[in-house]
Order: sequence, then C-alpha cells, then structure tokens
Amino acid sequence: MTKTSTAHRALPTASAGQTWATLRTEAGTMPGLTAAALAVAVAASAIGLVAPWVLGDMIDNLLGGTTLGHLFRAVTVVAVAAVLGAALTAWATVLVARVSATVLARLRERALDRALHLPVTSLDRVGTGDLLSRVGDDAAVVNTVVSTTGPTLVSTLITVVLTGVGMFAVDWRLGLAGLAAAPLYAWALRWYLPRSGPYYAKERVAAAQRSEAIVGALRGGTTVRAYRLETEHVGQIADRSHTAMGLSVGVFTMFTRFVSRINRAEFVGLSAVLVVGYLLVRADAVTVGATTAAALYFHRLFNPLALLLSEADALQRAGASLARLVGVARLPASAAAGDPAPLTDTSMEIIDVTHWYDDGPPVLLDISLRIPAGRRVALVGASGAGKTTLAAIAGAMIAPATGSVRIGGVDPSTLEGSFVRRHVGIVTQQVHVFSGPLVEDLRLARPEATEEQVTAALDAVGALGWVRELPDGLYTVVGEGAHQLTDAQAQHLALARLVLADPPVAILDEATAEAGSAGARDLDAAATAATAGRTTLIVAHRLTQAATADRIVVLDQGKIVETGSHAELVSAEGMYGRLWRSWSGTRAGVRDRPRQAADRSGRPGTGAGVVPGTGAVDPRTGSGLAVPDR
Ligand SMILES: Nc1ncnc2c1ncn2[C@@H]1O[C@H](COP(=O)(O)OP(=O)(O)OP(=O)(O)O)[C@@H](O)[C@H]1O
Repeated sequence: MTKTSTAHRALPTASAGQTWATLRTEAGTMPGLTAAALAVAVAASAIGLVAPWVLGDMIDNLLGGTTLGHLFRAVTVVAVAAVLGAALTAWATVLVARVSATVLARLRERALDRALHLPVTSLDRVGTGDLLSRVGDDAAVVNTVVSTTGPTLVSTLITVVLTGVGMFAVDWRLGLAGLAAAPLYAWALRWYLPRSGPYYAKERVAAAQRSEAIVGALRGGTTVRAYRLETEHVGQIADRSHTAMGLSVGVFTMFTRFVSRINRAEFVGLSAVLVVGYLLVRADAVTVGATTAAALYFHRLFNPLALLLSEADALQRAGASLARLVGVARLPASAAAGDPAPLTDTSMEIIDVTHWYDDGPPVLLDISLRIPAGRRVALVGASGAGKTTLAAIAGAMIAPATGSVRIGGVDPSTLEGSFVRRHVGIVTQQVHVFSGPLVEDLRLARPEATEEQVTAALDAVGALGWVRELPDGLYTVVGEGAHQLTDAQAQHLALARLVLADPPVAILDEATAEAGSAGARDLDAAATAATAGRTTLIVAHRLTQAATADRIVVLDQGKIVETGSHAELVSAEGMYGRLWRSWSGTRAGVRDRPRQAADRSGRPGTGAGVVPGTGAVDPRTGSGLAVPDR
C-alpha cells in the first residue's frame, strides 16, 4: 500500500480563492445569522440614501413653491430615516461582528487542532515558531481588524456601492461625473500602498529594537551597574528611541500626504458633479434638486472612501494573516476511523516499511521487524541512520510512505488517535514540562491518579528522592518562570508519566544523558523500570541502553544490517562488536570527560553516538552504544 508522506517542509498558506472559499463555507454554517447580518447592513446603508433624495426633492419643491406641510413632511422623513439608520447601523455592526468573530474563532480552533495533530516529525521540521505566530500573531492581526474596523468596513463597502447606484439613479450623467474622481483615488492608493507597508514594517522593527534595548538593560541591570555601563545603555536606548520616533513621525507625514491626495480626489469629484449638474440644469435636463441630491450622495462617500483607503494596508495585512491561518486550518483532519477493538495481543510488527520525507531520498528501506509481547528491542545506528524515523512510524506518529505497522495485529492508522495513545506510550527526546505544580504535570498521563499512585510512579523510576527535595515537593511549581528542571529530571518525569499511563507498548527515544555518567545510569535504570513488562522499542543513543535489550537491531543508512542479542552481536564481530570494543577501550576516558553543551534539542553534543560510516565511537559524546555499568 502506498501512502503519501505526511511530513511538511513548511506550513501551507492558502491562496486568495481558498481563503474566500473557506470563509464562505464557515459563514454558510450559520446561514440565518449571516443572511440577517447582510440584510440589516444593506438596509442600514440603503436608508442613508433617503435624506439626500428627500433634500433634493425639497429643493425642487421650494423652487416650485411648496406648502409648509410638505416641508414638515420632508423634515419628518429625514429625521425618521436618520434615527432608523442609526439603529440599523448599530444592529448591523453587532451582527457582522458576531459572524466574523465566530468564523475567526472556528478557524483558529481548527488551525490549532490541525497543528496539534501534525506528525511530530513535521512539527519538528516546520518549527513551533511559525505555528505559534499563525495561531497567535496572525490570528491577533485578523482579530483586530474583525473586532474593530471589520464591521464598519462591511457597512462602508455596502454604503459605497449603494451610494454609487443612488447617484446613477438620480441621473446617469451625474453618476459619471462622480466617477471622474475614481482615477485620483486609485492613484492616491497606488502612491500610498507600496510606501506604507515597508514603512510600517521598519517602524515595527525599530519599536521592537527599542524594547529589546530596554528589556536587555533591565534584565542585565546588575551586570550593567557592576561594569558601570549605565551611560552606554542609556545612550543605546536613546538612539533606538530616536530612530523609532523618527520613523513614527515619518509614517505620520506620509499618511498626511496620502490624506491630501484623497482630499484632491474628493475636490475633483465634487467639482465635476457640480459643474455637470450646472450644465444639465441650464440645459433643463435635470432639476436643481437632483443635482443637489447627487452632490450630497457624492459628499456622503467622503468618509467611507477615506476609511476604506486608509485601512487598505491593514486589510492587506489582515488578508495575508488570514491566508496563513486558513492554510493550517485547511490541512486534512487526522484520520480517525474504525471501532477500536480491545488489544488482546500486544506484540508489535513493522512490515516492509520504506519511508522518505517530502520528495527526498528514502531514509528507511524495506524494514521488517517483530517485537513479541513484553520484549524489549533496541535500535542502534549512526546519526541519521533512521532510528527516530522508525520509532515515530512504530508509534504511529507518522505514516510510513510504504509498508505498515501492526500493534496486536491491528494497523494503528485505522484506529482513533486517542486509542493508539492509550496503548502506545511514547517518550521522545524533547520532553515538555508544562507550567504548574509538578503533580499536575504527571497527572497529564492519568488525570484521575491519586497522590499515592503519582508517588509510586516516581518511586518506580527512582525520581522520588529528588522530587521530595524540591522546595514544595510534589507541589513545586515547575516550568517557565518557575522552578526549572534539568533535562534529565524532565526525562525522569516523562518516564514516570509512562508508568502512570501504563500502556502495554512503549517507545523510547531519549538522548539526554552522556554515556558513562551517573545521570545515564539513573536514566537507564529508570527506563528499564518504566518499560518492564511492556513491548518496547528503544532508540539507543547510548550503548548502555542497548545492552540490556532482548534484541538489538543495528540500522545503517536506513537498512537493518545486524540483529541479535548483545552477546551474539559482540561475538559476531560486526558493526556492533566493533563499537562495543571501541567504546569499552575508551570507557575510562569517557567517564572523566565533562558533559558537552546541549544542542538545540537539549541533547548533549550530537546526541548521536556513532560517527557515520566509520562505526567508531563519537569522540564528542563518547556515547556510541552501551556497556552496562558494572
Ligand atoms: N522531518 C524530517 N524531514 C525531512 N528529513 C528528515 C526529517 N526527520 C529526519 N529526516 C532525515 O531522515 C534521516 C533519518 O533521520 P533520523 O532522525 O530518523 O535518524 P536517527 O538515526 O534517529 O538520527 P539521530 O540519532 O541523529 O536522531 C536523516 O537524513 C534526517 O536528516
């Protein structure tokens, strides 16, 4: 069976057509509310046409000699139209805001849902930054437009269209005269848009740099004072403030010039209507009242047009943000099907799996592997050999390009994601510790767990000692801005969560500690305890992790090159045997070496262990594959 690889190089951005289609579909799920919002907005704008019309009519009547009663009726109609128009406008604003806010909220939720269901490797690849900026910054940009100017813009747009129609209804020649302003409006916009975008971007960067200078100086206050750097820092902040201020003034000046161009367009348009009106009145083609109505209609366009034009760049920005949000929201929903049959057999089978990312070369080739229920298999190989990819496929985090996986004889891709998660526990290299009391972090694995059960799980993985020593023990608030845990402690927690969740199948891929260190011994013992009795696939970043497994599978460039028990592989003198001997020889030196700086993923050094191709122990980590500490 061939499946499409689900890894994404970057999160998609929707095209304009797709964005509109998504918005229409979303609005279409609330047909009553959407139709009511549009109808009320159209009625509110249409009622605004009444006053100029009546005033024009009144002027004609005055010129023709009218009665006081006629005049009074006209004034009453204008007053009623004004009150009704105000009420309808307010109502339309509320309805449009309700529709747009609901659509945005749904899009945001959907985008978050799709993002959280992305295959883990894809998420690693695209980075959480892009994702956060889409569901955070982009949604906020759209939200600002939707909640502040959005409803006004919708009614403004309708007003512009209806007023234009109104002008043509009075007299088509007067309508055409009004249109004379259109090129000038377009020209003003063409002048403004290409300048405003970059200017605003520069202004935002300058403002960010100013904040950075201020925050940097405040955070490093002690050092700044200790080295008497106050003057330099104040100078730097002043420089940046000056730049930001200069840009803000520049933005304002540019906007003022833009407004003057709009005013020019208004002047030309109104003059054209009046001149054409004068000529038509002289030729007896229209009345003075009709010309007045047309001029009033045109005047009525001033504010809406100015608003639309001045918000054009905000709209452009909101459009771009919306397309990014919709791009993620349109990702296919996670496959969920089938009635989950209870797992009676907990063996795991990987059948003829070949995998590649995007259009890249295969990173796994024809892998077949069976782990009998309750047994532990270790994956060993150089960095990039495909261990993490195979573990991710085994844990149904990504679908293989070809081939399949069976857990208890069932293909996990045909089961509900939550069902798979209940039966397959995964401990990855990056453990996230959620902010809050430590006990709550552990209860993520089993919300109903009692304090005794949580304590027992910590005890099982040997973490109870250090947890008790924390300022508030189990209730210590951990995570960002609170008590910081080390990488190894975070891994301990992940293993304790595994014990609490108690899945029959476990997949471990951690490379926190350096081989030979006390931390590694603790984590290896913790992993052994946490996986006892479970069908386990462990990505061995240290020889110590592999040696205790029931079976070791050596991967090289995506292929299985050796398999057997530790003893068998050592005596076979293949790749594993060479690594073993090499590592044993350097073990004393490794033990004394200080821990390398963690890389981006929180793993020490390369985290890999084996230098590709050579089969030698990586001199940077000294990890390679594992010798149990004796
Ligand atoms: N999401 C991804 N998109 C594209 N290529 C990827 C992705 N993840 C891994 N790869 C590539 O697939 C190959 C196998 O990577 P994988 O992480 O599975 O190897 P590994 O043996 O686990 O390595 P390490 O020990 O360094 O983690 C590598 O060439 C890697 O660059």
